[in-house]
Amino acid sequence: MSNIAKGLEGVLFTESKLTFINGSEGILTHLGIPIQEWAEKSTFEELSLALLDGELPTAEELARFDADLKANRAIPDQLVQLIRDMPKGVHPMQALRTAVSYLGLLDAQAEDVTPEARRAISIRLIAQFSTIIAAINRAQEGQDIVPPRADLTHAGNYLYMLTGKEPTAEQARLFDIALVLHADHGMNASTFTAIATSSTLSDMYSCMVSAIGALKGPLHGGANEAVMDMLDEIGTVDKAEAYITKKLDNKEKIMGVGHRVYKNFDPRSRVLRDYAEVVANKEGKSDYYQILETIEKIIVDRIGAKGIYPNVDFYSGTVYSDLGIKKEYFTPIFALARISGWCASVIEYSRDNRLLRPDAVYTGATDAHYVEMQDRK
Ligand SMILES: CC(=O)SCCNC(=O)CCNC(=O)[C@H](O)C(C)(C)COP(=O)(O)OP(=O)(O)OC[C@H]1O[C@@H](n2cnc3c(N)ncnc32)[C@H](O)[C@@H]1OP(=O)(O)O
Ligand SMILES: O=C([O-])CC(=O)C(=O)O
Repeated sequence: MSNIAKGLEGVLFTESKLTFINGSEGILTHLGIPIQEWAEKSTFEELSLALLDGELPTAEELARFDADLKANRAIPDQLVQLIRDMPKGVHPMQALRTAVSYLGLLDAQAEDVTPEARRAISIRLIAQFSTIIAAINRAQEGQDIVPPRADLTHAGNYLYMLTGKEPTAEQARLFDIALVLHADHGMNASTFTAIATSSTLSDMYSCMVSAIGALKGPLHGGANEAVMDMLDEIGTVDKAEAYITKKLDNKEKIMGVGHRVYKNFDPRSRVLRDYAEVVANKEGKSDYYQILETIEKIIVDRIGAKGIYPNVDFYSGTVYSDLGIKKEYFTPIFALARISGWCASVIEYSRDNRLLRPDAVYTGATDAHYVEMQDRK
């Protein structure tokens, strides 16, 4: 009897210097530096460059990278037009998938898979994901598309393109922290998918389109939107306990909890929880945070012993929601951040590429022969 690693759990297929996770202790580091320090002291721009190059940048390197990102924020007019022409009511992840695929058609360097080209394309992709997602949001709402500004941070510029108004420093920083927390996470499903595509020596755009498709599902990035659906369904804090208890009794999954690697609190969920609490304490805010707090207590009590705790998707939505972001855009925002991890991981894997090609235990028929149509039952 062969050993099948269902879901590829615990299978090691490569080495990486980018991200380390200790799931039982709830530890996450990038380049050995704890995620809490990245969130507190760094920026999305700096972490993106550190991931791409595998080391902390100097001030000069960071300034050059920042200038490159700013210079590449605008997207081609044909893409703006495509976004305007997209059918209304599509999910923004569908729209993002199509937009990134189309962007590849407009990039003369798209098919170049040399390390230099992969890096140059990565910088453009990191810069332009933000513009594309904000443009999709505006177009889907029937609003004018707001062109990017070069005098704002990556996070601040996204919020500006979304609303047409310059965000406060506090809003821009809060969003920046959320991007830092989502930028990379080892061999998660979407990063693995990007690598699998790149392992055939396919191009960066194909890798990113594959990754978007993988992130979209509710067991992965799509869970942040599913958490908000759950909160909307629960409605008020007094209904939370009965709702969750019933789901657990029926052995249904609760969105935003559980993780393949973490068997303890996801450290990103702790940082987001603190911000969500600050948001909740502001006047006039909904009781999303109180509902989540109630759910967290029940989860820890009832299934914590099974290693099920809140993950990164549990509290992120309440923070986004305070920034005026609609729930359909939570997963695109995950992509806006994770593009850095996807690109960096593809570049790292490509340095010592080998085709990814696992196997399955064959359990089908043997010694069969073709049966003519008229003889089949
Ligand atoms: C950014 C991210 O991708 S983070 C993850 C986002 N996804 C979610 O939040 C969706 C909800 N969570 C889940 O579906 C899962 O926990 C996953 C997909 C994240 C991980 O799944 P796996 O590692 O394959 O665990 P699996 O689904 O096999 O569950 C193992 C056990 O925990 C239980 N379990 C896992 N997640 C949950 C959950 N969210 N709610 C209730 N029970 C759960 C399962 O029912 C199973 O119990 P059993 O052994 O008694 O049958
Ligand atoms: O690592 C995983 O499997 C999922 C996850 O938390 C992420 O991608 O951020």
